[in-house]
Amino acid sequence: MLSFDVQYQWQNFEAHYQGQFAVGATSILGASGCGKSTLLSLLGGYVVGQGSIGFSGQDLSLSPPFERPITTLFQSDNLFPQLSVWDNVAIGICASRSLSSAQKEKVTWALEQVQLSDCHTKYPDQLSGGQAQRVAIARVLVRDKPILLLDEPFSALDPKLRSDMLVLIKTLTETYQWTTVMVTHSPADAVLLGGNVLLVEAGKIVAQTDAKKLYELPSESPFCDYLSVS
Ligand SMILES: Nc1ncnc2c1ncn2[C@@H]1O[C@H](COP(=O)(O)OP(=O)(O)OP(=O)(O)O)[C@@H](O)[C@H]1O
Repeated sequence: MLSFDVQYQWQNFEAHYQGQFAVGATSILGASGCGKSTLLSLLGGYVVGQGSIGFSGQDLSLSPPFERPITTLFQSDNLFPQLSVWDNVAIGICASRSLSSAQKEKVTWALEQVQLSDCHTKYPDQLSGGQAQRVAIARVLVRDKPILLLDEPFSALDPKLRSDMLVLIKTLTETYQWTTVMVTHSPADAVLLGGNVLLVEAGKIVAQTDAKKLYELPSESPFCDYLSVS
């Protein structure tokens, strides 16, 4: 269980997020500028707020990002352009990339999981957007962290690839029992990922539902206002 009670202020923007994410997927919806990415940044440690963030009895709030049990996937720029696909995955295990045989097998396995074994000698500029995000997912696999944060990771991809990627993340989340939290502008993406959906407004979580029920909520639900304009 990833639990948080964090306050954050930046100029005129004030946020107070309270809640918990169970094992499985959670999507975060909300209007532009409402503070979705800020919540993810607080969890990842990329910005620092006041309060507590706990995971499995451990207080994460004072740990730097690299010491948190978390991997983050951004919309783009997840790969090192000067490194091959293989090295981009290997660096998830060890910064020097001098790996033991078992670690090399793990890189091979991760590339197989995302169906990119044939591309291991390529460089990021030789990959499509979808392939690049799959390399980043292979690195998530070798890092083996229990929490995955996704900040609109697939919004630049065409609809078919985007849905393939969401199904892959959903499957990996179930298989490896990750706590996966995805920020998105797309209610359809939240439904595809499944699990829970939260709505953020002005720096606060104002509603929560099962993704399966997103389009069946009573008209007084704050989601209905959001869905009618999104
Ligand atoms: N460190 C920071 N630097 C710049 N702006 C910040 C910072 N921290 C918070 N903000 C402001 O916080 C507010 C929330 O931003 P945030 O990116 O979290 O929203 P969002 O819901 O993810 O928006 P979008 O959907 O447009 O990406 C914005 O007004 C943003 O300008």
